[in-house]
Amino acid sequence: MVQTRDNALSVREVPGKGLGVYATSDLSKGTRILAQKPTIALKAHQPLVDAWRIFQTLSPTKQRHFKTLHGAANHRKMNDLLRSCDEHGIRDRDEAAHVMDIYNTNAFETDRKGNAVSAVFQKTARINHSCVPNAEATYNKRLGRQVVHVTRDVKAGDEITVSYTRPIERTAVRQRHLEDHYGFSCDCLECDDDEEFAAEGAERREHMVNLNEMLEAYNDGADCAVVKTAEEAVETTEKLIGLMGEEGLFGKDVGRLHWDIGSHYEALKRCKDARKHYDLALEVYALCCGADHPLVEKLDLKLAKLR
Ligand SMILES: C[S@@+](CC[C@H](N)C(=O)[O-])C[C@H]1O[C@@H](n2cnc3c(N)ncnc32)[C@H](O)[C@@H]1O
Repeated sequence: MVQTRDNALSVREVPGKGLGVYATSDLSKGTRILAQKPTIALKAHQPLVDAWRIFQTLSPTKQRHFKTLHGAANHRKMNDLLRSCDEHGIRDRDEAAHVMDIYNTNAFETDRKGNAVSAVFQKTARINHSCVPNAEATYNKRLGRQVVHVTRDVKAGDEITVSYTRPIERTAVRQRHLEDHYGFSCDCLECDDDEEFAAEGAERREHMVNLNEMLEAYNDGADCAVVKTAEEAVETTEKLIGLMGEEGLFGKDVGRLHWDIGSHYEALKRCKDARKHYDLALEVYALCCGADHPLVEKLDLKLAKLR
């Protein structure tokens, strides 16, 4: 039995967003609010029509619940889904296309390398998007469940939100993805043109993307004019973490960045500094993914070797 505070959540209407999930009690940063097995999961090689095939094997109650979820396809996308049903010889094409649309709208990435690569989790599917979310969903392979943790303190009555896009992403790219894939234009504080915060945020995210690209190039061993040494990589990564903090972003990405700094210090044989950042990475992962996440164990082993 995986412990969660899902009793501290309620689902209700959010103006302009359909249904959403609210906290009914105060929740402190790091609280696990959901831990769910997938309703439908697809492997990398499986076509979307398999979501319909799997759907048909679900119990009538699960099918009914699944069909209450939101489908975001516009007319053109719905026609594409119907055409795909015809190509696969599916008779109940309207229902199948509806189920496939729901899958597309609500699926989360699970395990990049493992069995399933995406899946729909019935309760997370009600959580709306924010570009500055207060929760993060992660797949825990060992538990075979997706866990959701709050990534900052949440007050009773606050809406729980996750990010449907990569947080380190340009504002225009995030907005296009949300429009194209989920059919809505985001009007969170970060995207609202009338907000001064939004303009500052767009500039900061641009800066974050640039730093992240440089670091990716350095980590991949590619040529980068700015980040050429481990010291410069540390400095750039710390800058990126700082910008994330200014943006109110906290999550696995911050853990990954501390992990990277730890590796750079290890390369520089600065073990004490490496330990400090592996410790910070461990703390972030434990808060955002849970102490039972395999990455926490991996970091524990790394730290034990450095001691
Ligand atoms: C995964 S569902 C989330 C739950 C959904 N609101 C419902 O009623 O079931 C995704 C859909 O929720 C809506 N949505 C999510 N976040 C939103 C936001 N920030 N602003 C407006 N609509 C949003 C969009 O219609 C989107 O296609």
